[in-house]
Amino acid sequence: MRMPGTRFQSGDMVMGRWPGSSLFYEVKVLSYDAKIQLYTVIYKDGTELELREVDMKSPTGFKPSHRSRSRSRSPSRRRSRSRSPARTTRRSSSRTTSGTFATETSAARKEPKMKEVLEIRLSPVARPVENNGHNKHENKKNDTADKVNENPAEAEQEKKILESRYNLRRRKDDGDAKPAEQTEEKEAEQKPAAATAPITTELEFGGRLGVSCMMLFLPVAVLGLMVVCSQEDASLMSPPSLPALDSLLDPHVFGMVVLWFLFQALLYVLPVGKVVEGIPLKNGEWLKYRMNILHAFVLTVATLGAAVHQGMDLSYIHSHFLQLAVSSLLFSVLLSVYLYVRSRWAPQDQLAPRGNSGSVIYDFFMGSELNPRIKGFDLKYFCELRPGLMGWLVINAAMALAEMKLHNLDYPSPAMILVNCFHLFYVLDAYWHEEAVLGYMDTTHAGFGFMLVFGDLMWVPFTFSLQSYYLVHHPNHLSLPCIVGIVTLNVIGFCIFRKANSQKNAFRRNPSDPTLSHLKTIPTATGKTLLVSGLWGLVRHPNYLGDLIMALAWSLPCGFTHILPYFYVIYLTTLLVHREARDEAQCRRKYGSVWDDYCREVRYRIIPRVY
Ligand SMILES: NC(=O)C1=CN([C@@H]2O[C@H](COP(=O)(O)OP(=O)(O)OC[C@H]3O[C@@H](n4cnc5c(N)ncnc54)[C@H](OP(=O)(O)O)[C@@H]3O)[C@@H](O)[C@H]2O)C=CC1
Ligand SMILES: CC(C)=CCC[C@@H](C)[C@H]1CC=C2C3=C(CC[C@@]21C)[C@@]1(C)CC[C@H](O)C(C)(C)[C@@H]1CC3
Repeated sequence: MRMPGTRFQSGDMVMGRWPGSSLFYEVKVLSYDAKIQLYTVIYKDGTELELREVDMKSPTGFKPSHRSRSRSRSPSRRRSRSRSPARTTRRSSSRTTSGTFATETSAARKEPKMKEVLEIRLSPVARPVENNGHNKHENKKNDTADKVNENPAEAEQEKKILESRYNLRRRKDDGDAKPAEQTEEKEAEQKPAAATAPITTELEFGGRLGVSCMMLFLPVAVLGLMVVCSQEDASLMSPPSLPALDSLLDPHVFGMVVLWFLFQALLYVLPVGKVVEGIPLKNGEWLKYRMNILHAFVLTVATLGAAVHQGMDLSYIHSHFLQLAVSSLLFSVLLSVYLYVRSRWAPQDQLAPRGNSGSVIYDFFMGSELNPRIKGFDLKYFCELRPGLMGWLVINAAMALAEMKLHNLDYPSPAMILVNCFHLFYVLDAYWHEEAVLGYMDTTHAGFGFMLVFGDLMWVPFTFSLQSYYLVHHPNHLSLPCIVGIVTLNVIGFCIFRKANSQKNAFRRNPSDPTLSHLKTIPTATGKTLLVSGLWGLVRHPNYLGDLIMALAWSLPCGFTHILPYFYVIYLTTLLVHREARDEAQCRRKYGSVWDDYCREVRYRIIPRVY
């Protein structure tokens, strides 16, 4: 449509100043209001604003570079960026779409000394940065986000969705070199005061006393469960016969634990697999992660297979199970001490919001540093999926061998095969969706301290394998209908778990994903949208429901004689109920009253019609 008497016409692509800064972005003109003499424009990320003519320039004179983004800019310089359309939705008339008022920055009042050329950089949750042929999906996402919506009403809706997913990044025209006109004065003006991490005031897990008790109780509990599990009467009520304390710490076994960790670390740094970026950190940084866990898995299986072929006896793991657990505990403590000490020197903006209380014991437990790295080696990400989860599978395999040896079997029992297969399938699924872990709560929010280190390196391998350990000493006959029933239960649980996680991950990556267009959503003031139909309309955490159903299916092959094999179900229920409450509080803070509307719409938390 022509707009008489105006310099720019509806549909024109021009450069528009981002309010409060000297930054110009490519915008599309939507309309002009002659009364208030403002243009309505839309930025590429979907943000709609009103601009004065003086804040708009014709694109000639702006020369965008098409070189790919370099990541080596220092964080402080990255932080010095002005607010971007992706971060907030503001109008030049100081009106925000949510009706609040935006304050003008000092930069807004100064005349720009230079024109900065920017590109809108679309940054979904985890983005491959190496093009190795796996990026089709990625390209599709960018297409969607790049488009400027023709329909303002739709654009308004889409803007809300997109602004949470995509980030506006300044493109450097000359690598790391400062733009010629950029003066020291300007740099100083843009640099915010040094970021200080908020102090953690709300202490979880009963505060200092609670975490102290947990640190003492949890390792003892793991060892206690293992001891009971190996006894003929695996009842929690009967007093366990305790092993001699000095037999528990064996330097040879400790060496094996260290070797296992180093072997996995070596596989992690192998330059195979694509590199992706995680979700943006508070300081604007994007950490890179190498995705090569399936390669590591195959190489581990091949190495162990070769070692067994050469005469290595895997049932050593069964006969030294307690010593292995104690060595893993010692290793976890040493690693946690290292992590705590290094966190004292970590930059403030890299501290975890939940692990910065100032209390040594509390911060040691929760973890102070969010993403501790040694050069590019991400300790938290490495530990979450590799030594512990892979160790769990190796322990299971060792238990199957031990069972065959102990009971003179040619094959493991059906119950042992089921447990091994279920666990293997669960871990392989996690590995297949390796990238998704970058978006999970622990990766994005939790510091890396004793809780996660111990959880990853001792709790996971030694409690998750209790079912196979139990079966070595307590064979359980399974009839064919029982096997079919248990497998069916596991498949149902897995389908719910996988579908729910995949749906949420796909939706968070690209809210306009056509495969999810049939799902109902509720928009929130933050720009994010919540799914309210399909599995996510059934309960608020369908992924937890699926996980719990699977947990039950893993315990059933062990029969009903003792409660011990059900320990995993009990642990997971406790953990997920606590996690659900924590997530609920976080979402209520984040989404405000919309979260209450959402809870009215989706009434049950984890179990439909029950809880
Ligand atoms: N085996 C084990 O020991 C354990 C397994 N797990 C499993 O790990 C997986 C990840 O769990 P976890 O990280 O706790 O949590 P979720 O993957 O469930 O993530 C919760 C987040 O999802 C987003 N969300 C919530 N509701 C909706 C909705 N309706 N629509 C869209 N997004 C929504 C919110 O984040 P936002 O809105 O900010 O995107 C919320 O904070 C689960 O499958 C769990 O079962 C977890 C712990 C232990
Ligand atoms: C008692 C105690 C110290 C608990 C620590 C909690 C950790 C054991 C768990 C916290 C979140 C976890 C996840 C997995 C394993 C257990 C821990 C580390 C997970 C890697 C298992 C495989 C799944 O597919 C998963 C990737 C979804 C999952 C992520 C969360």
